[in-house]
Amino acid sequence: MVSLKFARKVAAANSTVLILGESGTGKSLIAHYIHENSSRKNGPFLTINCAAIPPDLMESELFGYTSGAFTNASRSGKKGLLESADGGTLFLDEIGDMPLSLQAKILHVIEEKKFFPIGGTKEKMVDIRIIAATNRDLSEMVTNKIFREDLYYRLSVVDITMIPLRERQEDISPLTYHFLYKFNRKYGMNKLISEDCLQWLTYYSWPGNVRQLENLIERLVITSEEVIGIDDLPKGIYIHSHLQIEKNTPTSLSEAIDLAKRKMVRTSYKLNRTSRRVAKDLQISQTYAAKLIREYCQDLK
Ligand SMILES: Nc1ncnc2c1ncn2[C@@H]1O[C@H](COP(=O)(O)OP(=O)(O)OP(=O)(O)O)[C@@H](O)[C@H]1O
Repeated sequence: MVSLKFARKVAAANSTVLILGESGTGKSLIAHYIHENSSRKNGPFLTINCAAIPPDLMESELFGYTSGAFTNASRSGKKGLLESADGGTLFLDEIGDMPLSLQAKILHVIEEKKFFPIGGTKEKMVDIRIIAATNRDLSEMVTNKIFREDLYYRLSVVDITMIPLRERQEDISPLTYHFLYKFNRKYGMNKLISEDCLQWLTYYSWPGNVRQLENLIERLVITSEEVIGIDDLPKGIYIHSHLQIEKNTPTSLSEAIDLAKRKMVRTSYKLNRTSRRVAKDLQISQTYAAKLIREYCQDLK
């Protein structure tokens, strides 16, 4: 999980923010958190999902239009989200799906803090903070010329990467308890979860990330008996976790030591990110920490 301390630091800075990460990792949640912890918290927080709106509608949603701007324009015109978000934050979700022509216009808004509504001849001033998010690889899109390089650099002044749930196993247990509490309250239940079931959940790969875990716990609270057990898990999760557990069960002492070492180094590296801090955390030399990181954490770099 991205550190909340870091998110609060970002919130205070009032800069543009780019949030990267797979679907369901909590990008919208962190965008809200940044807004709530910024000086704009009493202003609006508005969202546009660029993947869900047809490109031709997106422009009028964002910029609004003046009366008579086009054939079906309403008489009084329409305020766009840029204007409605004045004094607050505009969250551009799935920005990777924004058409190139609009990307140029959004860059202009970020840089100049003003824009023309469609059909308008007078620029309007706005005071907004832009937070953008995407699950696509924007730098690759820049290379392929389907995302503007200048906008990419402007947005990524501060970027936050949400780590997939499978790479932060240590969060699965607290999140499960959090959702258990949430859905027990929602449905007036008092379900518990068995230790082995919790263990099995940590072995699953969670392609849908936190959203998938949340949906699963909601379903289990509704459908299980008093204690949620392994047998309540959907077949796909059951089989996958079972295979992983078999794969991760050591058959010799040296294998057990190696597994424990790997787990500790990976957990520490995810939190600390440098060999110096990992060395301090695990009380080993920095040279040895660097060697272990090379051995166990290549995929996390
Ligand atoms: N750390 C967390 N604690 C509690 N709930 C979380 C956490 N992270 C994510 N969630 C929940 O998981 C769900 C998915 O989160 P969110 O919508 O923010 O993900 P996302 O990355 O924006 O997904 P998408 O890219 O599909 O829009 C939400 O219901 C959110 O409340």
